[in-house]
Amino acid sequence: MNGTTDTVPADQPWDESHLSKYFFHTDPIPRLSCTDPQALQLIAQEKPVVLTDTKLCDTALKWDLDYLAANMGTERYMVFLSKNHKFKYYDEAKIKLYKTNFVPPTRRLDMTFSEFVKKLRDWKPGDERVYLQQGLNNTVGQGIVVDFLQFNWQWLNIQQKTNNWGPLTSNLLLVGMEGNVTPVHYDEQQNFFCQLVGYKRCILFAPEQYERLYPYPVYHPHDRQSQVDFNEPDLESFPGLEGLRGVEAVVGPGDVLYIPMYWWHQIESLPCLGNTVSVNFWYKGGPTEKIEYPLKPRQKLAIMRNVEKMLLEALKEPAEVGSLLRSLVLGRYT
Ligand SMILES: CC1(C)c2ccccc2-c2ccc(C[C@@H](CC(=O)O)C(=O)C(=O)O)cc21
Ligand SMILES: [Zn+2]
Repeated sequence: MNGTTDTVPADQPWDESHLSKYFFHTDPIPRLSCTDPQALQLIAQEKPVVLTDTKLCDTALKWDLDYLAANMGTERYMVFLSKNHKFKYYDEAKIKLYKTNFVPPTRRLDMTFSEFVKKLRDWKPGDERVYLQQGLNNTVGQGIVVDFLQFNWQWLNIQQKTNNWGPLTSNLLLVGMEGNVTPVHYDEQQNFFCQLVGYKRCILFAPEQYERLYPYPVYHPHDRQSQVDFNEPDLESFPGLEGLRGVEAVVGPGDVLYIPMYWWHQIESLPCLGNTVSVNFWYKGGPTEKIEYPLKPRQKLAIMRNVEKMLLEALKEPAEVGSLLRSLVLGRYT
C-alpha cells in the first residue's frame, strides 16, 4: 500500500474534492487493525492511529437521526448554533473573569432531539448551523442505554489499564451537520473518537507544534484553542505557521481515532455527505507518572500552562503577565 491508497480506501463515498485545501502539509494517520501490535505500540507512544476493527460501538452504527429521535427521550439537549461553519469552543466560566468584551462565536440553545432534527432537516442557506453535543448519561432513552452497555468495554478497559490512563470521564454524543468544522484545539484528556454515521476529516498536530499554533492565553475564554484561522492564515502575526506540519485521516462508520492528550485537532464533517454522528471517550491522563527526563512535549505544555496560571494568580492583571515574561527572557534566556 503506498501513501495514497491507505488514506483513500477504494470503497469510500468521498474523494479529495470533499477536502478543503489548507496552507500546511499533512501526512496520513496510519489505519491499522486493533490486533496489529504496531497499533497498540502507537497508542502506548501517544501517537495517533485509526483503528478499523475494534467493534467498539457497533451497536451504535444504527444511530441515525430517526433512531436517535425515537430513542433519545424527551430531555432537552445542548445544541450549539453558529452563523458560519465553525463551532469554536469557549469556556463560559472564563468570560466573566475576562475584562475585554468577548463576543461568543456560537450560542447555546437547549432543545429536545426532535426539535434538533427539525432544525437540521428544515435548514436552508443563511440559517444558523447546528451542532448537538450531549454527554451520554442516564437522561437518554432506554434504547440508547441498551446499545451503550453493549459497547466493547472489555477492549476499552484493556487499553485504559495497559496505557495507565486515569478514569473514563465522559462520553459525548455529537450530531453535526455536513460541513460543520470544529476549529483546531487541544484537550487535556486521552480520547478514543468513534465515528458512527457519516464522514469526518480529522487533522492532528503534535504538541510540539505549540509554537506554530499560537494558543490563546490560558485565562482567555478560548483557552486551548489556536488563535490562527486556517481559512485566512495571518503569517505576519503568526510567522511560525510557515513550518506547520500535521497528520490527517478521514474516519467513517466503525472507525476509532485515538487522539492523544494535548494533540491539536481540527475535525470537519465532510461537506455534501450528510449529517454526522460520533461518540468520544475521554480519559484522564493517568496518575502523574514518575518524572523521567527528557520531559515529553506534553509535559512541557503542562508546565507552561501552570506558569501562566501562577503568574496570573500572582499579578492579578493579565496585561502584566506578558511584560513580566518578556523582562524575564529578553536578553537573558535567548
Ligand atoms: C464543537 C463542539 C460541539 C462544542 C461546542 C461547545 C463546547 C464543546 C464542544 C465540543 C467538544 C467536543 C467535540 C467533539 C470533537 C470535535 C468534533 O467532532 O467536532 C472533539 O474536539 C473531541 O472529541 O475532542 C465537539 C464539540
Ligand atoms: Zn477536542
